[in-house]
Amino acid sequence: MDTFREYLQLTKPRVVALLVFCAVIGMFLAVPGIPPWRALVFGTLGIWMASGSAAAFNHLIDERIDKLMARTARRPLATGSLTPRQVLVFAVLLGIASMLVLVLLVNTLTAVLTFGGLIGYALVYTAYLKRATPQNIVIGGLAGAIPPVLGWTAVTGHLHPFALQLCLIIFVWTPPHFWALAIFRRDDYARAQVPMLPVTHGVVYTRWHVLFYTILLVLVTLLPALTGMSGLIYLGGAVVLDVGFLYYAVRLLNPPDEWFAMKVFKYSIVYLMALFAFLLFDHWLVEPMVQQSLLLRQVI
Ligand code: HEM
Ligand SMILES: CC(C)=CCC/C(C)=C/CC/C(C)=C/COP(=O)(O)OP(=O)(O)O
Repeated sequence: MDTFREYLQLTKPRVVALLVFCAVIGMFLAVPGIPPWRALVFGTLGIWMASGSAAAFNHLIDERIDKLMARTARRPLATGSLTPRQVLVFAVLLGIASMLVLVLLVNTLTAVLTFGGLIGYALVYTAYLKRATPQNIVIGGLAGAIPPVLGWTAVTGHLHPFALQLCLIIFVWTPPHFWALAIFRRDDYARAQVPMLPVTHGVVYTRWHVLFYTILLVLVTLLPALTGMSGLIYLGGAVVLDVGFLYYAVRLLNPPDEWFAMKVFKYSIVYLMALFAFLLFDHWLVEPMVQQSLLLRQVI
């Protein structure tokens, strides 16, 4: 049982749960009503496994760093409860299984894009960017932002600008999400010599960056309403969540205590979950009304 829990931990289950949630919302937004069960079930499974595999590769590549940081020192590889060989085998098998599911039971486009996400996170971000530049999480954030696109293509088989809007939202959300945590954990990153922004450019500079990206995020979250993808229910929800994020980002410039950065980080997670839930409510509640009014207009 303990071994199961350790393998599960390799997949970063909570992070991946939110990634998969965003992918599933992408599936629902791609079509009216409920998406076809095959894409829904196997698309979700494939994306889940690929993200879990990417996370396991991250554990493998970051073994040295994880041992040095208080937040990650209890990970299975850092404590020695799993060996690098076990982690490698698990990551490779999970990755292969995910590709088989996506290629055979979903579609090739989704498989190719998901593979891009896996390589983007496991190799480009973890093995290279994370150690190379304080802009690591901005560029690497693209891998984490891709799930709604994967959900969309799993259902429709092609890319759509609406799906790219959702990707853009997560992409711009990632810097305030991560830098808030990195401010709190800067000593960890300094000890492990990882060039995160608060280590290389200081906390004050990072706080301003959090505010800058939060303002950008507010603008980007208006896009679904402006382009007609979503309606007023989404817009209302997004504005409330945006005001909350702006409050946190402004307050972070002059925080009441050092824990405040963690509050911003936690808010970022609730924010993304709720924003995507609003996209779905809006789609379900508003779309049938639009269909009805179109029907009515045809009748009249
Ligand atoms: C390059 C992009 C990203 C970076 C660098 C990043 C970084 C982090 C870090 C360092 C943590 C703390 C993990 C821990 O203490 O175990 C975390 C937590 C979390 N992240 Fe991210 N993240 C990124 C993208 C994302 C994305 C795209 C999502 C979801 C769509 C996400 C969702 C979460 C969640 C839900 C948690 C909380 C996990 C928990 O409570 O155990 N992150 N993130
Ligand atoms: C196929 C696909 C969509 C892949 C997505 C991959 C994925 C799991 C993205 C999550 C991003 C994340 C948790 C970054 C933190 O890594 P870190 O190394 O900076 O954090 P750590 O110190 O907690 O390990």
